[in-house]
Amino acid sequence: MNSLEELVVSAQSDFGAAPDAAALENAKAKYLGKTGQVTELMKGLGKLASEERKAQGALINAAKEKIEQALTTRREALANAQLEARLNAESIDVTLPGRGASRGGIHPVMRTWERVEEIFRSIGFDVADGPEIETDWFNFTALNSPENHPARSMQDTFYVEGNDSTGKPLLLRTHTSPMQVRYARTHTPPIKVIAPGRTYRVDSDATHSPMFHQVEGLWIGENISFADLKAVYLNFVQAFFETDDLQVRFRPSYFPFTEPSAEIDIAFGSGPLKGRWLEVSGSGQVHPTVIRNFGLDPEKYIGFAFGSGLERLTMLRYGVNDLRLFYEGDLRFLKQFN
Ligand SMILES: Cc1ccc(OCc2nc(C(=O)N[C@H]3CCS(=O)(=O)C3)cs2)cc1
Repeated sequence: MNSLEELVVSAQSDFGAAPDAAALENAKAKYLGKTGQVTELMKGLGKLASEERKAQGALINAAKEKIEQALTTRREALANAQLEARLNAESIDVTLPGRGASRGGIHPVMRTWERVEEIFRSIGFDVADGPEIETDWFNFTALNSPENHPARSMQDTFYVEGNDSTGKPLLLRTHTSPMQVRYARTHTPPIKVIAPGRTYRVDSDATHSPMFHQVEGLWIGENISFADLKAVYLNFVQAFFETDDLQVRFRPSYFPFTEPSAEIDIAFGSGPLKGRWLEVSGSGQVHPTVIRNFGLDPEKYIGFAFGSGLERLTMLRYGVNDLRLFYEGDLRFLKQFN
């Protein structure tokens, strides 16, 4: 093999071994650059006689073309390899199943809240809203709770800093009754209203949470009786639990704000809770002192009230046995309700 053939083979070998474009440019300079081996051979032509220069020049050009062809081939190979690597790195497998965009949902207790509002609005009840930070007058005194009532103690009630305008303590409402009082003091009878909302008590276990939800109902008029309470509450539980295959019973009880008072129990005619009496509410005829605190004459106006825990209703409706599941934010639990 003559020296020009050796040069072409050497260039092809160097170009083939170049791992990337930068290395290939260095290898190119070794042969075709200003001080490259092919360039040096071209410069040497000037020393030759004209006939020999013509022949040798043709041979050198032929070698140069082979080297330039080898350079082009390697450049294309490197460019293709780079493109292939990029295509693999950035490729998207469109046959993969979609990740899916998870969507939000309504909390189970809020579903109960909305359902209770819908049922009572359908029978002409209004829906009241009001402050969660209350005065002890609206939360206790107006409801005929004596000054020394244990519910007023800090073991049961969250008090907040500061006092109201009369210097009395402020607290987190322990029920939604104060909303009922505020509503009754600003509306004329007949008063038909429910008050759903957040309530707070110093308590926490599998069936009690420091923050929980209640709905209270109030119907005040000139002759609203205990029988009306029974009819309204029976209608409510049949609609809420979507069955009339249940029984309702009223058990005598005591609350400062109602007289007579009764706990309300229900028993399903079928299903996992069949035949078990389940307490769902407290109720009674509104105490005359409370009616007087509405600014109404208890000789003229009378009516009933009830109070139910929304978590309690939700647990019965969906078969949940630990209240804390509602507030731990575990999506595996919450997703079941949407
Ligand atoms: C002006 C006014 C007058 C009377 C009222 O009586 C609402 C009532 N509530 C109950 C009662 O037992 N409620 C509890 C049941 C479970 S719970 O969520 O812990 C609250 C009995 S009578 C309300 C407002």
